[in-house]
Amino acid sequence: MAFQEVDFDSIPIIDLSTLASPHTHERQKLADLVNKACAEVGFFYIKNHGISDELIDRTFEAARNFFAMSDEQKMSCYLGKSKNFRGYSPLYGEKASNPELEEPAQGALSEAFDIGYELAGDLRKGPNDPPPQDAYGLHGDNQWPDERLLPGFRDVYFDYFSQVLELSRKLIRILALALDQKEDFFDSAVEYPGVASRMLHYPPQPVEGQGIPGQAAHTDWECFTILAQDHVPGLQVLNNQGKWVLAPPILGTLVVNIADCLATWSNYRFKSTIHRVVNLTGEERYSIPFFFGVDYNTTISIMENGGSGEKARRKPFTAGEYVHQKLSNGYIGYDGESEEKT
Ligand SMILES: O=C(O)CCC(=O)C(=O)O
Ligand SMILES: [Fe+2]
Repeated sequence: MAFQEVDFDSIPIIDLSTLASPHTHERQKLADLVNKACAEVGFFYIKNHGISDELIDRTFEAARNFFAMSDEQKMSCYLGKSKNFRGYSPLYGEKASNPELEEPAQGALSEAFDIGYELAGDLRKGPNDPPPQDAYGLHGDNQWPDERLLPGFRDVYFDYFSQVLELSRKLIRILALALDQKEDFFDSAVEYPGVASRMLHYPPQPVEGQGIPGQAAHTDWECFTILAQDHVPGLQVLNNQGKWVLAPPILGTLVVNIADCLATWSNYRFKSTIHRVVNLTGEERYSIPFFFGVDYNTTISIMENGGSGEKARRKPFTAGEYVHQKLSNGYIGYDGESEEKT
């Protein structure tokens, strides 16, 4: 496709005011912009996304409070105790190099707190709805810090999580249009979506090239990511010439990037672009990505019609199997198995 030849030196900003417009032509116009950004860059900022600054600020405040706890308090919800990759990962607890891109793996200069889908974080569900099931052990309980230590932490994180989940369910309808599918193409696969979110803290890193990154060069795994950054820059996105393009925080925006599962599904019409975090500012940096994927039980058959137009470059695969294998490779102390490719 012609789109894939184009390089970029900045990340486009897309206005989502017409995300749920009653007029088909307005949604299609938005889908065309999204298609161009996803095919050329794989990243775009969104503005007028409907999540209030006030909620975002409160969620960052919660993140700062979490990471300000003692190591012992944070380790009480250590991710290593969880079967489904949820909880706290200390500094250097994750591989700072992507085993698929570079060796050897080392620990990243960041600490993180991970959560996954719970009914309480989904505005479309009530406590009496059946919990989600998957064959890969990815759904299940989150580990939360003691409510007495961080009053309201869980509530504010779920408040944010549930809003971004709704935004994602709307955005994936535009992505369906962008991929020349019917707008409801993904709807049945996002009832119990395979979603996760994390709070990240990046202490300042001394000098570029000498330190180790806050996050090594990587791609995300699910369908797309919606990222909130505080005011401190650090995110860098790799363009086709191998140049790192900065994606600094822009007031009133969130960052969206296409991840591997959707890029693969689209037969690589959409790009899952390599990015990393290097915090050279001398300040503490915080960010909150939200990883949106389809129901882990979904069988993904690569789009030929409306995808890249080429023959499918991969056999069908199951969303949960794909994500589980990627997660197993990501943390120090977990050993994943190698990925099956056609
Ligand atoms: O912290 C950031 O800006 C990016 C985080 C990220 O890329 C990730 O968690 O996958
Ligand atoms: Fe990422």
